Amino acid sequence: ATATYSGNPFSGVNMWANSYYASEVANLAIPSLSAAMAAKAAAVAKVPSFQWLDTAATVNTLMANTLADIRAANKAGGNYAAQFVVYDLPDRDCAAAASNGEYSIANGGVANYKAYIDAIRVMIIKYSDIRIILVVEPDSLANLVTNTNVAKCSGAASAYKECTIYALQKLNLDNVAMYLDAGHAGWLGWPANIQPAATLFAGIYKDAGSPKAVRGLATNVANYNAWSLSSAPSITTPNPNYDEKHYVEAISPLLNAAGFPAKFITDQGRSGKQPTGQTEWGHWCNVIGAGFGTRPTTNTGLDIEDAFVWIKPGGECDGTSNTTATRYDYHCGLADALQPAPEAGQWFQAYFVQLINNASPAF
Ligand SMILES: O=[N+]([O-])c1ccc(O[C@@H]2O[C@H](CO)[C@@H](O[C@@H]3O[C@H](CO)[C@@H](O[C@@H]4O[C@H](CO)[C@@H](O)[C@H](O)[C@H]4O)[C@H](O)[C@H]3O)[C@H](O)[C@H]2O)cc1
Ligand SMILES: [Mg+2]
Repeated sequence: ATATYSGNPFSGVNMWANSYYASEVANLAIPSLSAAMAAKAAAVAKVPSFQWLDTAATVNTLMANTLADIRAANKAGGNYAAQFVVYDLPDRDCAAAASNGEYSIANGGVANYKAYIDAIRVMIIKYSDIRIILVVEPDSLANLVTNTNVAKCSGAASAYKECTIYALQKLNLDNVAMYLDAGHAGWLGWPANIQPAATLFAGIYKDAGSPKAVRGLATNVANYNAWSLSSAPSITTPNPNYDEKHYVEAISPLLNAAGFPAKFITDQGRSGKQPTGQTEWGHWCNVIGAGFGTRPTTNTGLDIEDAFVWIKPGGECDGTSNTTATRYDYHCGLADALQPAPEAGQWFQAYFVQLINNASPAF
């Protein structure tokens, strides 16, 4: 039967802890850990996190494997949903260098991206028995709000919009729930940014035909902000939206007014220790002092917040600290960035250990 649903797509299902992350922990983390730390690491591997489809090649491998695993688990009595990140825009990560992707606009990137989306659609239809939750294109639209002064971002603006609308339309299927990436409180939550952000998100949503499967926005992806704090950390002032709860509660009415009745999910995978070690709020790369945060749950305490989730898999690097690397971004060489660090997406053992040691709740 098709995994149709109504309301909160996280209700009534269990999130899935994928075997790709579990194998990173088993093969890359545990062998060098003490018995005590290894036990904690094994527990981390059981926490459901989103799986990033960061190249077209992952669709018929990682995505296919995870969906087959879930089908088998559900056949054996489970009730699992899948969680993936769609992340392969041409000229990706336009305001940074660390996560530049495989496709470029200048080299047929838009057509390649559409083929990537088409492949994901085929896979979703093949597994229409599984509820599939998607975060769509971290950082992309957020960069169009604040970084059109960056040539690569202004040059990518129309391609980002065309590709995003294509994705929302093609992945608009009965077993799918999509959350568009919406940056975080320290990015689009600034008073100067929040209305332009709402206008852009609502515009894309409506230009795509208000797709039924588009549930809302994902916030704090690959960032470190708390959900709710009793007072503003010094690095956040003077932003009144100093945590993600303030951000979603501030942007929600702006979206409703613009015709986008969005609900929200918020990444808490690296938010466990507050304040973080950031010296400035805009520092995003391998931030020292971060810890694993609130475990994934629908028990958010706020009606418009569908779930707290782990979207950035903790231990996968944000970017290399090798200054001679093609994808070196200076943020990964800052004093509050843990170094030495491998390329984005690669296993960063020292960071994984830091996340365990600073986790709240503790492992
Ligand atoms: O005092 N004031 O009144 C005032 C007013 C306005 C101010 O300006 C705001 O300052 C903010 C910083 O405080 C800026 O936010 C940063 O923008 C960066 C992109 O440019 C983001 O980087 C991305 O992060 C992603 C992971 O999250 C990475 O995956 C990705 O590779 C990486 O590129 C940072 O998170 C994000 O924190 C805003 O743009 C800027 O408008 C500042 C002060
Ligand atoms: Mg990144």
